[in-house]
Amino acid sequence: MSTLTVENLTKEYGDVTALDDVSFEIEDEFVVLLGESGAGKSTMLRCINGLTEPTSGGIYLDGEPLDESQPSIGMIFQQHNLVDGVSAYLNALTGSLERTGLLSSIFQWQDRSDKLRALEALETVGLLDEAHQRVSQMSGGQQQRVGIARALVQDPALLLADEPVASLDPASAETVMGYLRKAAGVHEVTALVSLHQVNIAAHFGDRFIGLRDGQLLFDVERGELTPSLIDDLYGSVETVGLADQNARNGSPDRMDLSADAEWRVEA
Ligand SMILES: Nc1ncnc2c1ncn2[C@@H]1O[C@H](COP(=O)(O)OP(=O)(O)OP(=O)(O)O)[C@@H](O)[C@H]1O
Repeated sequence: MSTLTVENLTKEYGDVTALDDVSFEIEDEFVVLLGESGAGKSTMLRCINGLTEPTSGGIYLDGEPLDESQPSIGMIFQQHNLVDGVSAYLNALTGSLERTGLLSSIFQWQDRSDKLRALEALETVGLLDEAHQRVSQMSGGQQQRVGIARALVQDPALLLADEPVASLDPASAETVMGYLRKAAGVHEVTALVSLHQVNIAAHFGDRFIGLRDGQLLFDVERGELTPSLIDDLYGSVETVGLADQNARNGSPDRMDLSADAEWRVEA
């Protein structure tokens, strides 16, 4: 697994400071990036995967500056950007594009190990039986799982996901997050995932980084994510069932990590 180091990262868009001197280091973990809309989550992920150039600061993977070492980074987007008309298998196989080039990817000229990797990745996300189904015939959740498989086929040194379940219903969102977490575990890849659903974040994250107005508000381990931290992050949070859960747990300050406790962030 890799160690990602973000050091004094600042990104300015004209007058807007999207990231303001943010530093953290993550290693061998499934880390969730939390923050309300505009907090800087997407900018952070885009700086890490090289889509956006930071104004200042550094990003390192295993001590090497990312812009120099250019490691393979698997990126999963809210809109999965799949090729609709072709199968889940071919979409997953395009993850090897970085290594083999576009034409070989489309015409399946990859070597046997790429094809095996695509099938293994589909198995990891529970879609081996659907490998030859067109993605246009799949549900949103299944399509996102194909997106995860495609990222795995890249054999990434780091897995990033920007609001990967934002457009899914709660049940599908949980399923997809379960597969994403499993994928990161099976492939032993450090993952950084931005989410706005606090209950899902609390259920799946090992560690939580909170951004507010581009600044690092907290960086805490599982078990240290308290309702008051969430309040600081979002201002007003409505919790459903949390009081009962906490009364049962006997811990009013500790966040309930069960899937039943529902947290809603008021816009
Ligand atoms: N290309 C851009 N040009 C100018 N301003 C930008 C650009 N991208 C982001 N911003 C601004 O930077 C700030 C952080 O935006 P960012 O998209 O990173 O936040 P976010 O936490 O991902 O929000 P959301 O969940 O809504 O995507 C916002 O004020 C946003 O308007």
